Amino acid sequence: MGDAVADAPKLASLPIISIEPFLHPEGPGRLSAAAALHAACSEYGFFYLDISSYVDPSEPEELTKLAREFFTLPQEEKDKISISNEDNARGYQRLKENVTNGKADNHEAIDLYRPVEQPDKSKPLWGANQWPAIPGFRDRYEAWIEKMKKLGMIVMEAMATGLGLTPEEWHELRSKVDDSFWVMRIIGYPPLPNDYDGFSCGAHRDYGCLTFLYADPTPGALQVFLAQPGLLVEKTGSVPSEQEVEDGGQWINADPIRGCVVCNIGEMWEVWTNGLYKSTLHRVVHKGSNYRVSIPFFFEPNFDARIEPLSTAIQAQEEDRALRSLKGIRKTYQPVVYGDFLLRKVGSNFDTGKGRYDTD
Ligand SMILES: O=C(O)CCC(=O)C(=O)O
Ligand SMILES: [Fe+2]
Repeated sequence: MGDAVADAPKLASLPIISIEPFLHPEGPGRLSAAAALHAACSEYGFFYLDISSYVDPSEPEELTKLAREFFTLPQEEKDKISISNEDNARGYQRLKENVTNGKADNHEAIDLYRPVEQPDKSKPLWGANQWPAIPGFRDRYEAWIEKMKKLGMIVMEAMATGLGLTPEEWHELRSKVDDSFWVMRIIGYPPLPNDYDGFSCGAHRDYGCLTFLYADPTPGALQVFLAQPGLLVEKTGSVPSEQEVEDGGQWINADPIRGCVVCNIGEMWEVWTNGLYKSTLHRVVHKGSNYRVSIPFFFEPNFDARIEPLSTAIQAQEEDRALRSLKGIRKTYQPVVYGDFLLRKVGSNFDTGKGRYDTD
């Protein structure tokens, strides 16, 4: 298997996987779709998920209309739900308030997190969500959140099948995500000025479990970094290592496809699979002339879930040393408690105004 993967040329575009076979118990085509999912997760860490049989494509289009309504309000109106009213994480952040790799991102956003029972805005991430006062906004977005949470569970189960987990292992994995500490961002991107020293959103890896990104049809904005297969990939930095670039890694566009969300793997899946599934670098460079809107939903583990490599993944790697070296896996990943990991990631936000994706 190792050689076949090494020899396979990288596609210049991401694979497309339909959610359809996973919507009905024992639906036909389930096993082959799960195998395709497994290949996409281990080869790219990114794929298009066709959800047209799950949700009407007009539904997220409505969401971007509402988002545009909000982003075109005067600055003082938007500031009424500023993150500074709350825990510095939940609410609206102005253009350039988010910083990645030390550079201000050319976007503004509303960030929402799973509500907590006793909000306390003095505790990081523990405040209350803030919603725009636009009629229908909250209802429509809450309906989307419910659908994305269910979708998260469906994709998790499909991935468990693709990985060949036992029913007991799936049961255990399920208990780590059944009360997801989800995050949703509603992001507005004005065009990037030509001389701007930064990005619309700088290069980063998503840190949780699964991201479902709905974006308006703007082409050429989201870019995904594909390293050459077989390369020992450095996982620490948020920009491609010199080695990755020298060895022929490339940024490819992940342009939106109607009826699909772009789905990618977060770092927690990398831990579960001990590096077999990759949390792939991506960035946004929006140079077009329009105002772009995207709505990533981050399906994350439960706040207190302990995440550690799954024994099926470790066993497969022990049996297949070639696979291990092909994937550049040189270590056994350490267990992490998701909430601790998340607080470390966003912690710098509170002290220094750094963004979600700063790694230092
Ligand atoms: O807007 C996009 O296309 C991607 C945004 C993103 O990568 C993120 O918020 O993590
Ligand atoms: Fe991202």
